[in-house]
Amino acid sequence: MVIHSRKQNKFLYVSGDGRVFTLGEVSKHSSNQDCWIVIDGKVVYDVTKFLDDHPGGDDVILTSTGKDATDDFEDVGHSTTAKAMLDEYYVGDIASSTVPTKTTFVPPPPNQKQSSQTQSSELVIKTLQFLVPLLILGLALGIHSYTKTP
Ligand code: HEM
Repeated sequence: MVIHSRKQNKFLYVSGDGRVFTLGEVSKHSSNQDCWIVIDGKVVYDVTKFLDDHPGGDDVILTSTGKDATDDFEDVGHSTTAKAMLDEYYVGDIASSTVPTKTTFVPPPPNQKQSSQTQSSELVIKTLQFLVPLLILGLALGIHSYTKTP
């Protein structure tokens, strides 16, 4: 087996016998007896033996199985020592086409067409805003002229 190292983003990992797995295959290894994780969307690590020694506990690793765990691994702010430890557990690469691409939330466009009910209630409000001051003015003038002494 020819072993060479290559830098891939922030991770230095050893390229082994070039085994390539699908995410479906990796997902079958999601228990504390057999635990594989995918980091960097490409590399598969068998961390079963490390579960009991993990300073963050085995649960956190187990919940990161069956998917690209890069964000989970990175978000913790693992030390370079922790990153270097990954090499020990390398088993192969993942067919990137089997890993879902990250989707970012895009808010829906504002509703251009308002319902006719909303439109008609807006029209009523606008009309009232115009009519009410006129009515008050008319009423005031009426009272004034009625109470005016000749
Ligand atoms: C994606 C899965 C993983 C998650 C969610 C995770 C989470 C965590 C958490 C929460 C801690 C902090 C524990 C504490 O301070 O109490 C920790 C520490 C640590 N983890 Fe992980 N971990 C993961 C995978 C790994 C892997 C695969 C390795 C190495 C093979 C590793 C190595 C370490 C080490 C060495 C520490 C001690 C602090 C450090 O040196 O960064 N972890 N991890």
